[in-house]
Amino acid sequence: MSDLVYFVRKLHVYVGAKLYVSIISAAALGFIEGIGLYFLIPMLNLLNGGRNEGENLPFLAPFLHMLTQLPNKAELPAILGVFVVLLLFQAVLQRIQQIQSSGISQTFIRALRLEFYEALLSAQWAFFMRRRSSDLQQLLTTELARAAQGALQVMAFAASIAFTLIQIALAMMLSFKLTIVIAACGLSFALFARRFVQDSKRLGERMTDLSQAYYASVSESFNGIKDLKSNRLELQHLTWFKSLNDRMRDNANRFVTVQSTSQLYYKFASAILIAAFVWIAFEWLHVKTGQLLVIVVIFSRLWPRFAGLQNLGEQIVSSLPAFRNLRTVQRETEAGREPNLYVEDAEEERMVVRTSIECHGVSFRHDPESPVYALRGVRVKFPAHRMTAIVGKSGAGKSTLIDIVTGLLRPESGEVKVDGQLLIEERLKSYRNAVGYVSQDPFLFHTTIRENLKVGSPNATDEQLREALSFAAADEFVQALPEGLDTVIGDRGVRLSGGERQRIVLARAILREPSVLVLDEATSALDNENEAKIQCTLERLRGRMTLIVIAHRLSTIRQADQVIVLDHGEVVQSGEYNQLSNESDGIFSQMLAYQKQA
Ligand SMILES: Nc1ncnc2c1ncn2[C@@H]1O[C@H](COP(=O)(O)OP(=O)(O)OP(=O)(O)O)[C@@H](O)[C@H]1O
Repeated sequence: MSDLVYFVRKLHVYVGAKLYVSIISAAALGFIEGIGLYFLIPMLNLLNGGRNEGENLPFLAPFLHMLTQLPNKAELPAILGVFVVLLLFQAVLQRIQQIQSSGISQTFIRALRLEFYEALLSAQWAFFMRRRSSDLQQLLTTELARAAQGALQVMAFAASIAFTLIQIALAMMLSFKLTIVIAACGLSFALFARRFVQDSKRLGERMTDLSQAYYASVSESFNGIKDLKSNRLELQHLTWFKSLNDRMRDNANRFVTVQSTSQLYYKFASAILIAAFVWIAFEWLHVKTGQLLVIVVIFSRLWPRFAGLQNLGEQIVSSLPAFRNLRTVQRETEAGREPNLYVEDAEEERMVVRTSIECHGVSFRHDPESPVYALRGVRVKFPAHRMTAIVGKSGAGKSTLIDIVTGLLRPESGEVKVDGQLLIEERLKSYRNAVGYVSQDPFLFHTTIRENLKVGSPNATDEQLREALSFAAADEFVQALPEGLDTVIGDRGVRLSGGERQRIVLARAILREPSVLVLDEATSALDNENEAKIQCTLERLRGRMTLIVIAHRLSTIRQADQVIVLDHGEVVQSGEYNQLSNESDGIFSQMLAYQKQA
């Protein structure tokens, strides 16, 4: 419930005064509708030949007095005229309110999207390592829309209560006792119907689980579509997808069934109660036809209000899981935030590493509950403007060490120093701006090569783009493309080979001129000729920036100034390439021997 209150507060913050104007206009609508109801009474009396009913009612008495001044023939047109004006006014107000509600809803959902997207982008890397990316996509689309809708429904609920209270007050002026009896019936019925609210909550929980599974299934199948197709797994996946969709359909149907059943009960009750009221009033109390009409009118106005409140209540509780999920993620992102995203002067905020980056006794576990350390007591020094290679078997901790050194992860114990100064929060932003990173599976946008290169350097000239491409040994193949720099490279760069993608991303990183450039298996997809070119590039870059390279292919790191060998999260060897290759009982020479055999 506190999560729901949080979102309703947000609604107040983001929408402000407009929200209250909307609630007040909803209440005003209820008032006008109620007044319109009053005018039915003199109209019906007049048609019946009488004219005294309703003289005690507020709003109506002065009007009835005016009517007595008119000639007989003008009475009905006057009543009808007022009735029509009221209905037209009500229709216009309704239209304004509809437009206003839509505006409120769009303002609110936009603000929530921005708030959550920014919170996610500001979250630390460790957060993303724990979370399924499809769950985050689902959160930003389905869950966020459900929560926004739910918060608006809470406001609609409040407006509807105000509306209903006004209708009750107006109905009481027509018949106090009758209105009390109807309101008591409505309350007892709401108590009976609370089990539908509980069912809605349960189905809402299930809706969240199924929708998460749906997003995961879609995202995993398209991310791995090549593997899926190559291994002929389409049918298996389709069968699972069908069963998931069956469950989603059944759940949605069940929700509609719950809602329509509760509404059906309200309608049954309405038919039975109205018949009972008329029977009792006519047979036992011998009330007049005009009053019977009042009973019918009051009942037909009030009862749907109760049914509407029930419906809104069911919808609100079904969106409670969405509120909870969003808040959980928000709390997690707040617990560990990256330094402020907004950089006023990017150049000023970028650190230059002048002497070294050092790790002192760094330990780290991906799961703090587990006894397994990804890094244990790591002590290494990365001299500035030199090339350091990190090698080790799969799972040795190379990527984790890179994540610590680039500031993406914080050590569990031990410390990282840059130019002799601790890498504390205040320095993290400018340090992170100084790091360029090229991964094994580089990320490219579905746009032109030019746009992809300019992502981190929007003001780069064509000359600079070409120079960076040349550095990354990518100039020849880009020139050979039909539209050169303006070639669109497809979703995640699928129209390029793995090696071409790696070189474009390397060029993009070089273009930013980072002070520290990390290549994480970034040349794994290159052939020997292009790998030799990249080695030349690294030679040239080495004097300009600090290079850290992870490579399984040891030939890539032959010219490294220093090689660090990791095993089970610990540094087991370090030194120059030739020195390590001569340590015959070391892991490094074992790795070299395996690669020579291969
Ligand atoms: N997100 C994670 N959650 C839990 N454990 C993880 C996570 N990422 C890595 N690990 C574990 O941490 C250890 C080190 O992993 P890391 O990815 O750093 O190794 P690596 O040397 O880079 O391996 P590779 O060469 O295969 O990429 C491994 O035992 C791995 O299983």
